[in-house]
Amino acid sequence: MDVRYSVNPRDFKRYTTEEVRREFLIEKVFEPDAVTAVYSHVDRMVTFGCMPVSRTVALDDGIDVWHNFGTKYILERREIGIFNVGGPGVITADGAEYRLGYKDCLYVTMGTKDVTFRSEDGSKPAKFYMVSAPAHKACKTTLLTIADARKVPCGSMEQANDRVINQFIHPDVLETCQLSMGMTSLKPGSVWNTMPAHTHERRMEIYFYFEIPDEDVVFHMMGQGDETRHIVMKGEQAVISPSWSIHAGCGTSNYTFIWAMGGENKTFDDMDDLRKTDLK
Ligand SMILES: O=C(O)C(=O)C[C@H](O)C(=O)CO
Ligand SMILES: [Zn+2]
Repeated sequence: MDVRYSVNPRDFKRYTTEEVRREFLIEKVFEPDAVTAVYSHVDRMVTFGCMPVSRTVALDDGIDVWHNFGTKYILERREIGIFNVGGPGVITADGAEYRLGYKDCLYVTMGTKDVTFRSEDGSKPAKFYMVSAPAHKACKTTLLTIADARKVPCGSMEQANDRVINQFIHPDVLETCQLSMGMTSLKPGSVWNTMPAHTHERRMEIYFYFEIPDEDVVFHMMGQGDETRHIVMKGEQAVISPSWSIHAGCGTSNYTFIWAMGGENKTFDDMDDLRKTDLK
């Protein structure tokens, strides 16, 4: 498993482009008929990807669970949020079946032993993007369709950041231990996300960008507000933001991204906002 250790903001100032990408960028989330996994020591959040094509794939496929998690099964002490960003697919959680269309989400509780993934049609494979956080109690495994998400419009066309924040795994929608997840969609012509930028010292955050046209990219901004860097990202790539880092982006087209947070609290709005004119 790809393991990423914590980085402190003082050392980060001296990182080259290659080092920034090696520590924070998750370049390949989907491999056919396989599970990819990146274990971040920042709040112990784990990012998984699974694109089943010709067979049913288990969450622990190719993973030495005891070695990496010290438990008998992955969700023994963890919860997980799963989004489908591909064709229609089916997830089973301890025998119960959930059908996920494009942009639907399944929250799976701690204590679930067997999780499997399959596509309804291998020629249009489902793509399951997942983030897992440590958990301390069982909550309710719940399917949340895009229609169930709480919609928060924000930004404006004049500022090129007209977008809708879809809150799926969010304290106002669903009880979890520490995981929050949602999806932000930018309207055509809008390219900026999360500007004015913020940090939240109490939680880390992971962004997964998709619906970026093949010839386009997103410049993802990170670092402390007075010492920023960028990572040029393509579609279906993810990026880890430690709590000290801003997380904002500007694309060469509009796009969509899934955000996931975990840490000390779940208060979505307790951001430490930064003035745009204070960024360096
Ligand atoms: O577009 C945005 O703004 C976001 O989606 C912000 C994220 O939800 C976030 O950073 C929450 O802390
Ligand atoms: Zn944030």
